[in-house]
Amino acid sequence: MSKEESSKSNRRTTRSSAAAVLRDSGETKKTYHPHIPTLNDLVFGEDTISKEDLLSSFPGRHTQILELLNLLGPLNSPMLPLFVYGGTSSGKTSVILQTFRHLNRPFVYSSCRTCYNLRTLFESILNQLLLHQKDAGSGYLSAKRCEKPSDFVNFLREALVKVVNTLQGNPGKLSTKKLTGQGHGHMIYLIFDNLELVRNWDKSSSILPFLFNLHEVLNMNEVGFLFISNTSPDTYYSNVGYLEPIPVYFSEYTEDDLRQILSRNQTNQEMYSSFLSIVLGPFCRITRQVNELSIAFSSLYKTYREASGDLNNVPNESSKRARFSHFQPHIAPALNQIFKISSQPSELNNLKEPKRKGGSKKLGGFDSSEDLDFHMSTSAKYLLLSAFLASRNPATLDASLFDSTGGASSRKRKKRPSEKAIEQKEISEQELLMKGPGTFPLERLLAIFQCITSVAETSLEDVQDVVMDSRNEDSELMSDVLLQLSSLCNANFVVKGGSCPLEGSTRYRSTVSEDMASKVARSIKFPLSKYMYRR
Ligand SMILES: Nc1ncnc2c1ncn2[C@@H]1O[C@H](COP(=O)(O)OP(=O)(O)OP(=O)(O)O)[C@@H](O)[C@H]1O
Repeated sequence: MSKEESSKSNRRTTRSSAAAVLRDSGETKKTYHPHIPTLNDLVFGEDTISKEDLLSSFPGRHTQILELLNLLGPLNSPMLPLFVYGGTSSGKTSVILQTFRHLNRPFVYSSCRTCYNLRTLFESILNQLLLHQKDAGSGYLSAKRCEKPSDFVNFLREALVKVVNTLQGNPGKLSTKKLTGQGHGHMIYLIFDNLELVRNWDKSSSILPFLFNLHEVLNMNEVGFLFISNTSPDTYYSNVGYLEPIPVYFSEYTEDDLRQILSRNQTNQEMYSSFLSIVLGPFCRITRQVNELSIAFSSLYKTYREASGDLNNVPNESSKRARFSHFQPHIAPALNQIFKISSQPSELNNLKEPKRKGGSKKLGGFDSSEDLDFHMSTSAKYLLLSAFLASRNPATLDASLFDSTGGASSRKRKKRPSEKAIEQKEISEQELLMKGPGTFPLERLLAIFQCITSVAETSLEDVQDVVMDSRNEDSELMSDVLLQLSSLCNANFVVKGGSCPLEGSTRYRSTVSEDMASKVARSIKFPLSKYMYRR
């Protein structure tokens, strides 16, 4: 079920269950009365949740929830439009819908995923506001046929005035049941989810400015706007004279956040935590998306419990290793699987051609802002860093910077260099600076990628072996890396640097600045400086 449907059905379950069975006079035939929407359908449902429950439902999102509550303000306060953004599966939709459930205020939710073009988006919003249902009774038609933005503004204003009047206690022509419960007030909020998809329909680049401007065009204090996107504001705004919405950033989850999120609702907490201590580290290096991780872990955890023999027994230290070797063969295929899923190029496509505000400084493929405010899968970040290192470091030093297990070789770097070596290093460094980022062949990129992705973060060494194995054994994995490389090229993080006249093979060059590479590295806690060639 789509989020839109689930949002509606959550709001409507109480009502649809009340559909009465009527008996025709004189006849035994039963007729089911369809659900007749009322203004009650614009609030989440009758079972609101407390602030404490809201906060505890979303580990790692306390700051964002409190920020949202603050920006939405007390009952009946006007608000400026919000732009809620963050990576896929970072909880944006769930947090917002549950926040409205807590506040018990009316809202209209439309996702640009289910509404696949402008007309369906406009009509979905109008249907909800006009309490119209597309069903057999209405011939599955919308309340209004609306394709043009100018028509939409007129219909929207008309519908909003009716709803607001009713909420203010002036029912007008609408047949509504009096709203019950605390909190509804007279504000109505319009939520646009998956806004990034609008760019696919918006060939003239006029729809997004139109949507961002609706707040000013309507000029109704009783209407709040929330835009949800999995790409950053930079990919939207160009100075075209509308007020930019207030950004609310859903940052990438830390490993600890993910541990808490995934452990929620687990019956055997100790068993699950011992399971996570093995799998979470390596999986997090590939993806931090809650959906992907929970799907991968649900079957893997079943295997882990089976490997543990007695399903309710927590593994003790002495049997841990034996149990691990039993469980280990299942990890690599699962890691490969998730790598394939999270390497889909769609995410990186979000990074293409960002529109920049005037005056921002461009560095390499992206400019340097304080934080990394775009989304990219963890594996793509590793590939980006590999390309950066390949361009930045002389190829002759690869062997000394990466040891056989992939870690930075501290032993070799500690060796005291001779005077002559120092001099040579200085010369090559100067050359490097003069030349700018160097080109590199694909093989070198892949070798560096393989080395740095195997850097250990977890206490269990065996898990590293699994990660290595999964990469060495499965050639399909490499094809996914190639797919990601092509996405990095499309996004201009890596450019093709022409082919080498001797080898005839294509060479690549990273366009990413050191500043940007450091930010990417920080976002995945990768010790970049350890691998960079410096004097
Ligand atoms: N902090 C969290 N606590 C509990 N569950 C979470 C948390 N973050 C995400 N989830 C769960 O992950 C799933 C995906 O979340 P959701 O759809 O809200 O993400 P999203 O950011 O809106 O994703 P998208 O950009 O794809 O629309 C949901 O099942 C949600 O409950």
